[in-house]
Amino acid sequence: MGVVNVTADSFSDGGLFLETTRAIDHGLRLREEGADLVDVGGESTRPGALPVPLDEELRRVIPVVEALVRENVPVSVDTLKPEVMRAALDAGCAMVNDVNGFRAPGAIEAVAASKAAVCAMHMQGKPATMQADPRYGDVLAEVAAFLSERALALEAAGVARESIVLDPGFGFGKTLEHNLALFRGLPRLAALGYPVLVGVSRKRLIGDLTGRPVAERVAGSVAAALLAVQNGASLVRVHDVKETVDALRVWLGLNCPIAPPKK
Ligand SMILES: Nc1nc2ncc(COP(=O)(O)OP(=O)(O)O)nc2c(=O)[nH]1
Repeated sequence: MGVVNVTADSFSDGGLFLETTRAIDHGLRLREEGADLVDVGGESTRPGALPVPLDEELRRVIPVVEALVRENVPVSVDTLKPEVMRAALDAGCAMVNDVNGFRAPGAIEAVAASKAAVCAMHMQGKPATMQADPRYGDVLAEVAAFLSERALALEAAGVARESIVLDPGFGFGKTLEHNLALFRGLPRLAALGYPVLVGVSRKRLIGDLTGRPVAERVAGSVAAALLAVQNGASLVRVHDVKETVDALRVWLGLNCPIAPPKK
């Protein structure tokens, strides 16, 4: 899953793709680089981010979704707002990615009637305050329980089980320790029975482990994507698609079981 942030303030590429044609070109480039899905968002959810007004988010996102859909690019819309979900679904998006886990009033209803895939992510608190002092008794158990409850709520509303993807939400109300526990617990999250999406690309977790600034986190992000897949992730949400796709192709190629030597 490639990332197209149509925003002014995203933590790693804010402003680069705020202009519609630049966002569309970036989405097309990510598809050429091997992305299976392009995640289009119009509101930064970085720690401390403030919400974007609905009309502005629609203005940013929908033209990009429409253009990419016209070019047969599978598109995911990254939004918390039911109105943006509905508009993006009308525009033909293939997935609705909600970092708020479809908890907003009307969010589940917005996707229940569609055939699109949905990604429900765990977030403790809100972007503006979530990193102030995140606390858990047992982060893996609590995130697993939340994601299971969200999946059941979506299925109860009519969303097909095979359309549901779950995401532990790295960096969304988590300390480094919480992120590490969730990463090591990916096999348990995958055992919930739904595809797991992992988004750690260029994030603080990578910076904590490498000491690198945001602009120098490609290698660390690629390593994390490989390990996420090895630990059971079915989707990885990345900014650096070409590098990640190449690494996954080599990993898969080298990882395939070698046929036993003929007797
Ligand atoms: N499902 C899912 N969606 C996400 N959306 C945004 C971000 C934050 O990354 P980015 O979009 O690059 O930054 P910003 O929120 O500042 O635009 N992370 C995730 C994630 O981990 N999982």
